[in-house]
Amino acid sequence: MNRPESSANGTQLCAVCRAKASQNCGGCGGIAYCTKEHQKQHWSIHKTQCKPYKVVYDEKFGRCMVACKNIKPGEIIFREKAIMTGPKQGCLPCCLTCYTSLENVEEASLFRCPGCNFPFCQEKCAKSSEHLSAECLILSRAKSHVTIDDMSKFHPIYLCILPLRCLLLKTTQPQLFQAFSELEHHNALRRQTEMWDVYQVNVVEFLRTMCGVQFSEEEIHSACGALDINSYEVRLFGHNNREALGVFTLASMMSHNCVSNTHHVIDANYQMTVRASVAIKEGEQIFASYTLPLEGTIVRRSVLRQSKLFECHCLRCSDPTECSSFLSALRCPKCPTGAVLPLRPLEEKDTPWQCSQCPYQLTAAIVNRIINKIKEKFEAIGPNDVEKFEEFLKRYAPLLHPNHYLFTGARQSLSQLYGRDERYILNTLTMDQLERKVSICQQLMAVADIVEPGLTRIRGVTLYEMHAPMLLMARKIFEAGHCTPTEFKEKVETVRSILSEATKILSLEDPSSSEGAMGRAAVQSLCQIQRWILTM
Ligand SMILES: C[S@@+](CC[C@H](N)C(=O)[O-])C[C@H]1O[C@@H](n2cnc3c(N)ncnc32)[C@H](O)[C@@H]1O
Repeated sequence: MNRPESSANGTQLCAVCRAKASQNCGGCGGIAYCTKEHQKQHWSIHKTQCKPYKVVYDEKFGRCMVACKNIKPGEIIFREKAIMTGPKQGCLPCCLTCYTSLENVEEASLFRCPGCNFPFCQEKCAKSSEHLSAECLILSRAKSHVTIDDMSKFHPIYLCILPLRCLLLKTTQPQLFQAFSELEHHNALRRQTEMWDVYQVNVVEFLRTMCGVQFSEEEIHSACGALDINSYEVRLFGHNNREALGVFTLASMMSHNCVSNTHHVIDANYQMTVRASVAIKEGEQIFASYTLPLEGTIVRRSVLRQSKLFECHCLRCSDPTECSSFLSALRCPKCPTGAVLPLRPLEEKDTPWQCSQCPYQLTAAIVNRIINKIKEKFEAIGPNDVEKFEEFLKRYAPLLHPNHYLFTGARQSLSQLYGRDERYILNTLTMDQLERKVSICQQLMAVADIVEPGLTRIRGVTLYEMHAPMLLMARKIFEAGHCTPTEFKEKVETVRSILSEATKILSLEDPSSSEGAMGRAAVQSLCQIQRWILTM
């Protein structure tokens, strides 16, 4: 923890006049003042140093971020602009400037850069300084060897773009390059992986041989590694389907935890805002989640092992029940309430799975086979197929725990489809369907509150999804004469408080995102409900 300057007898001293100081900076607690006036006067100097975190080194995690004061839920921990962005690895051809997918764009509607012949969504993007001043000239040297003509097929040249852009910072912005080159690349470990060979052929050899870059093999591999280990996915909004990767050197210092304590939003200017999603105590680590929190332990640990090259031993991974979320549990066929759980969850290949209530056991191999089969069925369901999701939940109920991640995934889809799909428009839903939507949201939130607790996107969205069916149900019940005006008002008050929490959470999202739009709709509905309550 940063400590304010103090005298020999331990009295805190004012950072301006060195008089006895009693007011600590509310931001970092690491500096003190004798009066509010001196604090205000000093802010122009202190604001660049006032941080609620510090980056420290830890044997197990490497560099990591630790809170240097108590941080409240919703409080901003830091903001940071991406030092570089680029297409995602493995993406289909996309515009190199705005990242619009070109998948369904006809050749005649594309704009080819006259320099490098890369396809862009429009002339303006091809002429952007980001492209012209960075990779265009280098890519143009390989122009006669590269044809990107099938927009529905992955082209390996897209693997080169972001590493090349980062490497070019070496001459254009040496300070940013220095920060980039300090990121973990795990070259020694990556050398043993298949990805190393993929990069060797498609990035290292391509850039050195075809494009004639002067970077060494090691430098190029380090850039590829730093990007694999550290880059963040950026969701971009608007009318086109856009996704990219961003390099955030400070955010890269957050270690992973399968129950993270932060929430981040990246806006259209590639600025990331990281907030505490729950209270973080001074001295605690500040975590991000590198995986999807609603996946089960075997999937999360495998993603982390393969993409980030470490074994996760967090509390959730080490707990057979995943902190009582039961996201990986099976149902016991021998007893009514037993959950079949891995006895040693960190040894996923060898651990026996045992019922929590009786001696029933399965081997890891059998569990794996069962889950893979059910997963295949789940993945075959079309994204809008309400009936198939419902059938899936019924059919596998005897095999999987009600909270299993495949069921939770089905509920996540259903929570959105009821009320939105054209065959299930909200006003046309029956009472049973409205109840179903609410209960799906409640089940989803019960699990999400354990593995993604606090002020998180999933909580905001699910609360918003719940409010309208609850209101419609209250109305129907009242109009049918099944509740008194007082009971009706109480039901509407409950909806108001759900919506009020949803607006608070969704107001933290980027205004241009779908959740941002949902937040604005939530504010409008909240105003209407408040006005309505006043007339009751
Ligand atoms: C994005 S970097 C985080 C910063 C990194 N520790 C450093 O010193 O540059 C990700 C890497 O940090 C380490 N790491 C992050 N979370 C971890 C965890 N929960 N357990 C072990 N290692 C972790 C792994 O080496 C991982 O590949």
